[in-house]
Amino acid sequence: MLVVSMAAVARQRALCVETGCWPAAWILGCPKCASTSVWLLLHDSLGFCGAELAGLLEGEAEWHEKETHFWSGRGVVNTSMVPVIGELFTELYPVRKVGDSCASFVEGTPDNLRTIDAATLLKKSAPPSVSGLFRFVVVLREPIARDLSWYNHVRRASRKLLREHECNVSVSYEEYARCHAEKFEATFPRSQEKGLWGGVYKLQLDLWTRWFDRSQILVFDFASLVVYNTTTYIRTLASFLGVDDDHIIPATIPHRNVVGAGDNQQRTIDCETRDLLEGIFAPWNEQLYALLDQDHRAKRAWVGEPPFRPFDPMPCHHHY
Ligand SMILES: Nc1ncnc2c1ncn2[C@@H]1O[C@H](COP(=O)(O)OS(=O)(=O)O)[C@@H](OP(=O)(O)O)[C@H]1O
Repeated sequence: MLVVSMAAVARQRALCVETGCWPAAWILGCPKCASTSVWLLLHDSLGFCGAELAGLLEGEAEWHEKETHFWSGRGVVNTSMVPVIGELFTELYPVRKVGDSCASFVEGTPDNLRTIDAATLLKKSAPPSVSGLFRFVVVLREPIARDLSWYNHVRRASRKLLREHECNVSVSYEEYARCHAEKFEATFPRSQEKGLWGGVYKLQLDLWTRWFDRSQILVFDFASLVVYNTTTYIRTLASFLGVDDDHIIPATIPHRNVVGAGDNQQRTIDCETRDLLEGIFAPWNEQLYALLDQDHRAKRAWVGEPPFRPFDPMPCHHHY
C-alpha cells in the first residue's frame, strides 16, 4: 500500500470545499513534453489522484483521470458559467479520498498552458483562499521536437482530431511543417493555441502569470527533467508540491509515449525544414530565456526553481 505524505494531505485538505476539492497540483503543459510521465510519477509514486469521472468507457476514464479538459477550450466551460464552475469541477475530486487512497489531487490536461482563456476562467472560478495554493508545473521542450512528436501523435489519433487539424498530416513532417509555417505568418498574432503557436512558450507563460503568482508556477526544461538531471528534478518537483522529505521519492521518471514505440513514426527531419522552423522559434525562445532569467533575478520564481537550460538544437539531416 502506498504511504501518503501527510504534508501533502494537509495541503490538499486546505483546498477542499464541502464534498469536493480543487486539485493542489496542475500539470499545465505542454502537450508532448512528458506530461504523461510526470502524471504517472505523481500518481504511482507520490500518492496523487486524478479526476473521478463516472459513466465513461474504460479507456476514456483512464485518460480523463489525467486530463479533464475542463478548462482547455473544448466547450466544457465558458465565462457565463463562472458562478457554477467551481461546484461542477470540484465534484470530480471527492473529499472522502483525501488522506485515504489519495494524498492529494492533480489535474494534468497539457493543453491548459496554451489555452487562451484557461487561466482567466480558473482564477475567476476558484475562491481566492484556494487559488493562491495551487501549484502549477510547466515542462517545456525544444519546440521543433515537440511539434514533430505532436505530428506523430495526430497521425495515429482519432478521426475527430484529424478533422480539427488545419494542415494535412498524411504527408511528410516537412510538408506539414511548411503548411504550418505559412499559416503562422498569416494568422499572427492570434491563434496562439494552434499549429506552431504550440511552441511559443513565452506567450503561454504570460497568459498564466497575468492571473497567478509566478512563484506558484514551476518551470522545467524537458531535457534536464528526462535526460540530464532526473533525480534532482524529481526531488525539486516533490518539494514544490509539498511532499515531505520523509516520503520515499523515486529517482527515475517513467517514460510513456501514448503513440507507442515501434509505430511508424518520423524521427528525423531535413535541415531545410529545421532551419525554416528555427527561424520562427528562435526569437521567441530568446524571449523565453530572458523572461525566465528576469524572474529568477527579481526573485519572482519559486526559490527552488532551477535555472532554465536553453534548448539543444533539433538535429537534422542533409539531402545530398
Ligand atoms: N522519461 C522520458 N524520457 C524521454 N522522453 C520522454 C519521457 N517521458 C515522456 N517522453 C516523451 O514525451 C512525449 C510524450 O509527451 P506527453 O506525455 O506530454 O504527451 S501527451 O501530450 O500527453 O500526448 C513523447 O515524445 P516522442 O517520443 O518524441 O513522441 C515521449 O517519448
